[in-house]
Parts: sequence; structure tokens; C-alpha cells
Amino acid sequence: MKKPVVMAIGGFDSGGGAGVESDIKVLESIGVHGVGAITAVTAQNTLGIKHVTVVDHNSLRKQIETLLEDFKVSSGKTGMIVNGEQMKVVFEAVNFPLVVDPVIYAKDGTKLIEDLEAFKKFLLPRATVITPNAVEAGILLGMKVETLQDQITASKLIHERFSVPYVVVKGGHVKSSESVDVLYDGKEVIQLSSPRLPGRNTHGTGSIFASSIAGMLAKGFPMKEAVRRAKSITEESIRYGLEIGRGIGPADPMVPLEKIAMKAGVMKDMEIFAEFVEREKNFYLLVPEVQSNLAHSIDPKYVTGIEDIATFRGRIIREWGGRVRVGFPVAFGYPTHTARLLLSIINKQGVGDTLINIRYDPKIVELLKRIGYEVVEVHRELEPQGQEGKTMSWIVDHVYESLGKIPNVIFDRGMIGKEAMIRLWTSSIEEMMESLTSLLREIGK
Ligand SMILES: Cc1ncc(COP(=O)(O)O)c(N)n1
Repeated sequence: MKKPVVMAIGGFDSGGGAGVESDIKVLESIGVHGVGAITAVTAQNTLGIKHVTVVDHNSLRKQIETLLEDFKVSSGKTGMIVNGEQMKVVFEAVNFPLVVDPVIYAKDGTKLIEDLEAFKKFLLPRATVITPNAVEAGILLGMKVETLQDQITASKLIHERFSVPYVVVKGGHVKSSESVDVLYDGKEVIQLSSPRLPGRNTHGTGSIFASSIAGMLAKGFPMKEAVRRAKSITEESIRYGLEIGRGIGPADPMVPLEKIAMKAGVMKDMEIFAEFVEREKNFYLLVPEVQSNLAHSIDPKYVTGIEDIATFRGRIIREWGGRVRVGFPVAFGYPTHTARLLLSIINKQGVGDTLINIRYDPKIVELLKRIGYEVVEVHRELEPQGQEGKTMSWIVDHVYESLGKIPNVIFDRGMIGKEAMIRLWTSSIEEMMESLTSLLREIGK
């Protein structure tokens, strides 16, 4: 196996949220090999930095040179570079495209880059791209950066004054409804927007953004695409920021990778369910006129939208003579009724990862009760008119409003043009198969 090698130069965060460990997690998660050179050992947790031991610059030089002697380093990234001597080492030793994250202050206000003049003299000339937030851009230029227009001005000034080929002035600290990062390449200003996320666990986001750019460059993406992808990785990491410790928890860059692994598990589960359907002789008795479908999600804690829920693209179809065919492929993000209903349930209560719609029959409702499920009937006539496509979320809101929870079985007797239906959700696909097995055994009697 070969992978591009990317070097992270910066501090060690004992809390695992920022600095070189965070960089290496990011790099590994996007498929490059991360190596590191440490500038400082910080004693740090989510409440802040308690102590810093600065690594001798000769050690830093040895770390970088030792790596370069043996590896072809495709790109690199700097974070906390403490003093002028360390800056000079980076200037002299680095010979690869470099993403410079000017972490002048940590989240708790600790100064991480002590010598700003040395930073300008030694690090900026080595930067392929620099990624200041609005505050850092302001400090570098001696101006206030408070609006999108300021970000654009600052990106151009940094490019001109320090001859940095690419400048990204990040919008996280700018007061606006969207978070807009401004990328300037000497010709064009590119604005990259993302919604502002409510998450407060954002420790390490600067490290994540910069190392993602370095990783994407190493994978061969052009700068604009590398920055765009880095922004999306950073956004995802904030979305899943960790609630650990009493302070500002770390953003989690591993989640996108974990979600891909979970989706592979969901695909496998769907295959097992399809085999189950084909094995069960009486399954056709459960399939309504409009056919069935099974919706199955990744761990509900990680679900952010319909793209995290799989259904059978061709549904579960009752054919002639009691034959049932499962309509592959399995697809994520296809807005079927079952996927939308499961998503609404997860959004409302945070549990439930599997849902099926089956034929309405009072006998089936009774049997589901006997299995031990709570049942609720919904009267479709109560649904406000003219809200095409909202029925599933209406059902969930309506049930939750009256009961304060969502029972596992929700059924309705239909109305003109709407077939009566039973919907069953469970906390796992195993529970779904067990319950359907019990149901089919009873129906078959
Ligand atoms: C070793 C090290 N490097 C960088 C940061 C900045 O991260 P943040 O701004 O989230 O505190 C940090 N706290 N520690």
C-alpha cells in the first residue's frame, strides 16, 4: 500500500482536541498517512491550557529532518509554533507545500505564537495557504475584521503584503447568519458558506480545517476543492462535537469516517432482512396494496438527515401467488414515506433505527399488542389540508403532542384515496425481525 505522507508541525494537546493528535486523526480519516513534529507539550483539557513545555528548537529540527530523510512528504501543516527559533527551523527545513494555521491564541486566550514578527518573517514566506480567523487576520494586519467585506479586504491585504499564494479568512467569528469563509488566490474571491451550527464543542476546529486542507492537497485536489472539502469536514466535526469534560469539548473529525462504516453495516443488515423476507412464507400477508418498505438508519445519535437512512429503492413488493420480491438496490437518502417517518421519529425522540409499513388489519394490530407493543391510532381526517409531503412529520408531531411519546405501532384506517396502514418502529433490525417472526407465526395459525 502507498499513501501520501503529510506532516503536522505543532503542539501536543493532552486533551486530544487540538494540535498534532487532532491533525493526525484528521489525516488518517481522509486516507493519508499523518506524521508529526512537536513544538510544545501542553497540559490541557476542555477548560483550557494549564501548562506549556516548549520543545527545544534543535529537537524540532531533528524531528522534521528525520522524517524528511526517509519519507517523501506531500504537504504539511503548522499550528502552534512558539518562538522565533522554532519559526526559523520551519523556514529552513520545510520543503513541501505548507498550510499555515496562525493559532495566535487558543480558545481559552493562552498565547500560542509568542513572536509575531518572526512568524511574519519566517513562516509566512513558507506558506502556500494561510487560514486565519477574523481575529487572527486582524492581528496580522493591524485592522479590525468584523464583516464579510472586512474578510475580503483582509484576504487581499494578506496576499499582497506577505506574498502568500492562497489566503482563507474564516468567518466563524464574524457576526452573520451564515458562516462564510473567504478564499483569495490573487485573482478571484471565492465565498464558501455554511449554516451556523449551534454546537458549542468547537475546540480544535482550526486544526481540523487546516490539516484537512493539507490532506486534500496531498490527495491531489486543487486548492479551491481542498478548502471546500475541509470546510465540510470541519462543519461535520462541529456537528458531532464531543460532550466530554466541563468546558469546550473537542470537535470530532472521526465521525464522517464512522458514519461510512455504519452505513456499510446498514447495507449488510438490509441484505439480511431481504433474506428474511424471502424465507418467510407468509410475508405476503403483511404487504399492503401500496407495497411495503423498510427504513433502517445508522445509529440514531448520528443521524442528521434522510441521507443517513436506507430503504429498498424498489420497495418490498407482493407479486402473484403469495410471492414477495425485495426491490434492490438499497439506497440512502431516498425520501420514501418510511424513511421520512423514521427520520421524524428520530428527530423527535432520538431512538428507533428501523421502521416498516405493513397492511392494516385489526387482527394484526391485536397481535402486535399481544407481542407487547403500545399502539396508537391516528385519524388522517385531522390532518390539515394542502400539506403534500408533510404527512409523515404531521403524524409524529400529532402523536407526540397528545401522548408525549411515540408508541412503536402507529396505525390509521385510511380515508378516500389513502390506504389504511400500520407502521411499526423498533430499536434494532434484530428486534424488527423477531417481532415480525412472532407476528407471522400467529397470523399463520
Ligand atoms: C496544542 C494546541 N494547538 C492548537 C490549539 C488551538 O485550538 P483551540 O483554539 O481550539 O484552543 C490548542 N489549544 N492547543
